[in-house]
Amino acid sequence: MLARTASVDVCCNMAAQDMLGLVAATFTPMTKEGEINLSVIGSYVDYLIHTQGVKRIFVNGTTGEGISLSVQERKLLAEEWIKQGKGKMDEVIVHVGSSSLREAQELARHAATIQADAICTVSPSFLKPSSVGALVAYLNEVASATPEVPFYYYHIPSLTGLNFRVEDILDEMKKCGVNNCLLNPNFRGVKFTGLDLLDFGQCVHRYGQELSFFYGVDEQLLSALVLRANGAVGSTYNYLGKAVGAMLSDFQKGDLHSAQNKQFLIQEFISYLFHQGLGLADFKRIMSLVSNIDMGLPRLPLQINETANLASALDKMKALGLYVTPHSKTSSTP
Ligand SMILES: CC(=O)N[C@@H]([C@@H](O)[C@H](O)[C@H](O)CO)[C@@H](O)CC(=O)C(=O)O
Repeated sequence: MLARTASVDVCCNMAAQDMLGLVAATFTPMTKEGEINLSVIGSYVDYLIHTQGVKRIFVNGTTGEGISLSVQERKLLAEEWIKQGKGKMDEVIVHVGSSSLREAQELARHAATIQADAICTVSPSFLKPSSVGALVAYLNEVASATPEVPFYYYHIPSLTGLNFRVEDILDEMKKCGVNNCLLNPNFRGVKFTGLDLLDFGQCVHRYGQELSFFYGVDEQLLSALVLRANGAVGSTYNYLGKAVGAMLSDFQKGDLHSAQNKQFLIQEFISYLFHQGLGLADFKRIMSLVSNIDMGLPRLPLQINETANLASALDKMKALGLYVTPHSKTSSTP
């Protein structure tokens, strides 16, 4: 069991906010030579805001290939996103997860220095924590590096291979905290990219008053909204932000039938991508096509599906009424 943070005598875990909306997990633009391309981030920010209506971003996450980037690259990217988003974006969350605790702490401190709105971390997934207690000890070390910055745990079992139930993780944090608070006063919630809606629902049921829960499986967001998700973080909000925003708005107005119909169309599109053999690496190319901003190729070990027909994906998006023409404020690059 962890040492308690004894100096905290009142509970500091803030009340969760009702609805925080959509957060685009940004792609990392790269040059033809495979280096990070900071020069298009300004246009990217404008595209998200003016074309997709998305004003929250999650940078250097899974979609952004954060784990495949060097610490220096991640810092440069985070700085540029914050610089370009200043006065425009409502929130910039920086993913700081790494296999190295020291690197995660360094990235967390850097995020604090550049005034990121929040940080988030996955668990290391090569040398994995062997118990919920070990994971909580790790999260505590990262969160404590920047006690003033809101902190989220990033649950993504399909990639980390870590199948601890999030409810158990939160229970452990409660057990290790003082005054019935969760261990870290800056702990704000979970980015839940998992299919287990029983776990998700129980997390909201038991901790929804004090924490926020973002759902991360875009194709079934509506089910998580029904279970009172506070928002969503995902790759598809880069190019489906407007469509998903409309679904969210129907849901908030209580028009479940219309929200369901929108979710069905979004599912049809994502399902079409999967059937074409398209995955994360190719989503980056879809973003280039849809936004007219050159995202470049993913970095190895990710590889694109050379045989996939991207033009047909764009046609499908248009046929389903999900495509939005880039706003004129989005300056395109060759
Ligand atoms: C496994 C994965 O990449 N999941 C995506 C989803 O947005 C996913 O691309 C989408 O649901 C389509 O399957 C996000 O949860 C990832 C994410 O938010 C991130 O980039 O950190």
